[in-house]
Amino acid sequence: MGSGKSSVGKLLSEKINYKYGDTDEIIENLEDMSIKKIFRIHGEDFFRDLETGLLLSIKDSLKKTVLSTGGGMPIFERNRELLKNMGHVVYLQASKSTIVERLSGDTTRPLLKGEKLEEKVEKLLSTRLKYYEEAADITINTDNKSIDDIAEEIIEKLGY
Ligand SMILES: Nc1ncnc2c1ncn2[C@@H]1O[C@H](COP(=O)(O)OP(=O)(O)OP(=O)(O)O)[C@@H](O)[C@H]1O
Ligand SMILES: O=C(O)C1=C[C@@H](O)[C@@H](O)[C@H](O)C1
Ligand SMILES: [Mg+2]
Repeated sequence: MGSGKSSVGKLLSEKINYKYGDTDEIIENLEDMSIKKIFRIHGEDFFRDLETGLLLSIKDSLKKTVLSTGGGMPIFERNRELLKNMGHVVYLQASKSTIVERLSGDTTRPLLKGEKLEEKVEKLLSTRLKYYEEAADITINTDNKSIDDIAEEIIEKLGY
């Protein structure tokens, strides 16, 4: 969360002339509700089912597209499997302090709401790291790098 998937993904798609999609944004449009409201009204499990349902519905038709996922997408094996079959998976890695810096003051991420942002980020990172690594074809550290530099690094590493 906050590693830059949406920001970098959008710029990358422009640079390589691919279409762009963001699973959080698509879900918000389909449900006509913000992620925050989906979590509040229907709960996290409902949102996770929407994420998997979305991957299943687009997996066979996605061509030349950069798809930014939600930060929790790879924590489920079913989603990792789907993502791996859809294309290259890039893990944008960021340290706790970078994430805290980028997301302090943000009110749109329900899993980080309230106090003790650092502790919440720490816990998410430590429990999720293995899934992110498992899902990834390549990993790029984003600390102290510009969005443009990160997009260029992906292009270089994946040879687009
Ligand atoms: N490399 C970067 N340098 C500085 N700021 C950044 C960088 N990448 C992202 N940001 C900023 O951090 C915030 C979070 O970025 P973004 O929304 O792209 O993250 P995300 O990975 O898509 O998060 P989520 O998992 O919640 O969808 C934004 O305000 C964005 O401008
Ligand atoms: O890391 C997560 O679990 C999340 C990240 C966001 O992209 C959203 O998908 C939502 O806020 C949950
Ligand atoms: Mg995003």
